[in-house]
Amino acid sequence: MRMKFAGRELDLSRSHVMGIVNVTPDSFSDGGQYNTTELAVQRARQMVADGATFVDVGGESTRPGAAPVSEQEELDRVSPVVEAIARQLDVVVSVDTSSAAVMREGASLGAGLINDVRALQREGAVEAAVETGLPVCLMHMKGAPGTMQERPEYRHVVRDVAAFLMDRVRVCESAGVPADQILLDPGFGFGKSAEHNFQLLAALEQMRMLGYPLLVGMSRKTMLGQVTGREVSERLPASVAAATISALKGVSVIRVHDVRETVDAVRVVEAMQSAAY
Ligand SMILES: Cn1c(SCC(=O)Nc2ccccc2)nc2c(=O)[nH]c(N)nc21
Repeated sequence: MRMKFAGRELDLSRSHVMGIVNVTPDSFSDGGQYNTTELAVQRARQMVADGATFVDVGGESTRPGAAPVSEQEELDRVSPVVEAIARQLDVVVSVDTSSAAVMREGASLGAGLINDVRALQREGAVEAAVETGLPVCLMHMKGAPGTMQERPEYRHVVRDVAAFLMDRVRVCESAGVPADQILLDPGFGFGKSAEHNFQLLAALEQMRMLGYPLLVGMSRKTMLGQVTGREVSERLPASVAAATISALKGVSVIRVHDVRETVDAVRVVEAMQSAAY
């Protein structure tokens, strides 16, 4: 199945890699805005060279305990970076935001995808997404970043996450988001225990059967640390394993820090899938 992202049409029946470009203050040495933008563009350039189809630009850290960021601060961080990457690189720029204003600004600066970890639940977000005409990724989060990891509980996590996502789909489609411009994401690590995360990973084909392409993000996350005992900087092998499983299960977009290694893993999966006789 194919989807158009700001003019770029992609075949979502294969797995694409999305590189992460954080523009939160703690993600760059304390340079000025120019350095930050320049560094972000260089990082994106390297990711494209390594095979990324998307780069995800986000100005709000969702780490537990992270300080909330004002809309203006988010705009100041994200806008110059989205503009510079969209202008200089042949890549789909995804804007990682829950803010209606940032969605609009990002779209006007060349973004090709809205990636909202709050599934357009903020005031005006659905309307803004409809007006941009861009594809939208709807992600599940239980609670809020500050408290979501304190004893998360579900009756049946796969069923509960699927029900939430399909409710958001209903709201978005009735507001005018075209059904063929929606991606769904179970939100690994957003209000889930390790057990919940791995139940969701095991059930990705079921999620796919909801009828929408999937986007997933497990790269270097705590769920991988919990099963390997590795620190964030030592989670590349586990991240590649998670990406490989995702590709095998038919995920369309895989959001990672380590593009080069993930692209290689996806190529191995695709070689096997196309060699079938
Ligand atoms: C913006 N965003 C994020 S940020 C959280 C993160 O990377 N934490 C993290 C990263 C590294 C180590 C520990 C935690 N995760 C997703 C996701 O899973 N799906 C979609 N669609 N968007 C996402």
